[in-house]
Amino acid sequence: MISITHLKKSFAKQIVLNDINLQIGKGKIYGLVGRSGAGKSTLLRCINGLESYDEGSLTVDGIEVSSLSAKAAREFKRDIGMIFQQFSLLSRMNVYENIALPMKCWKYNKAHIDRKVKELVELVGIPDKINAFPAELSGGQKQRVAIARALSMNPRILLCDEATSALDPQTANSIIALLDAINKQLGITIVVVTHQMSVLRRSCEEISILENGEIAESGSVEEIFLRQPKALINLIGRKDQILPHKGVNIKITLSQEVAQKPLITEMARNLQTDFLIMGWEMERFRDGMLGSITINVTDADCTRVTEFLNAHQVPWKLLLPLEYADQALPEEED
Ligand SMILES: Nc1ncnc2c1ncn2[C@@H]1O[C@H](COP(=O)(O)OP(=O)(O)OP(=O)(O)O)[C@@H](O)[C@H]1O
Repeated sequence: MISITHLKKSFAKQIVLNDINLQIGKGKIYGLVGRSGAGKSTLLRCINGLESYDEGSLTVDGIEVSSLSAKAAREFKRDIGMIFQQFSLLSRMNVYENIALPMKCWKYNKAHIDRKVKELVELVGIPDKINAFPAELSGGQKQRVAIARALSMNPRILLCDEATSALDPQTANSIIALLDAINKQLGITIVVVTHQMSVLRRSCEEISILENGEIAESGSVEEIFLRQPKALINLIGRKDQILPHKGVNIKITLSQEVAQKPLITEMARNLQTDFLIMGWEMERFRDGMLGSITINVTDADCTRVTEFLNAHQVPWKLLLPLEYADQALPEEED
């Protein structure tokens, strides 16, 4: 378990992490998102002891990272693997040698290294590339080598700093699937820094959104993507919707569970009402979908529709046409 309370970090006079509080449970996949310069990488480096912090507490399995002696800090870092956007492989070494490198540095014997490297190339799915050099590998294959190298010391935690950002979407998905499998098979806690929302939706259970060195939002991925707080909108932007001035526009939130049911057609049948579908925004989430649908109903039907949604415990809100969008309406709480 990683526990961070009131953490503060400055570079010269610039505060880059301010009063950070978060808990990352053992065996979880946790996402950190935010704009460039928000402090994500600095926070990752604090977790593995590469960066010091000025105030507050950061413990990993109950051990305060800043209190470690030089020797203990070295052993602590060995237990935390890290992968990066640019893979950081040594170009003059082949795949075998790159993966073996940390074990060589820690003076493991040859038989152990040989067994471990062969096991790891199987795990990451590149046994046929064991003698290849980085220049002979695709981006996805290079990241697989980097993952294998990060796992070579059997870490408890794997930190991923924009690990899929340099890859095309399909390759990125295969790397996310690999990280998922590693998390499940080996029980390793994974902390993912990314700006790719698809990575968060596919792999993370919980996320924090950082803004200017502070945590603007924390919570379950599903809850945050459905609620769409300001901090998320600041990151992904809000799509302008063209809505009619006549009738009432209702945005209906579809959680993963609700999205699997024929709720909208059931509503139309039960209420014997017609409506216009003005927008449909569904996103992939884990094995399913989530998102929202915006419908336009007549003024007369509005109460019946909202009562139906309330009875089914489905969140909704009224939307104004764009030119009135700044006027008061039941808006999000934040
Ligand atoms: N070693 C350093 N010395 C001085 N300032 C630093 C150092 N490392 C980071 N910073 C500053 O700290 C702030 C946060 O940087 P950080 O790399 O943690 O952000 P980030 O959210 O990971 O950004 P990106 O997504 O662009 O990687 C930035 O303003 C950066 O310039």
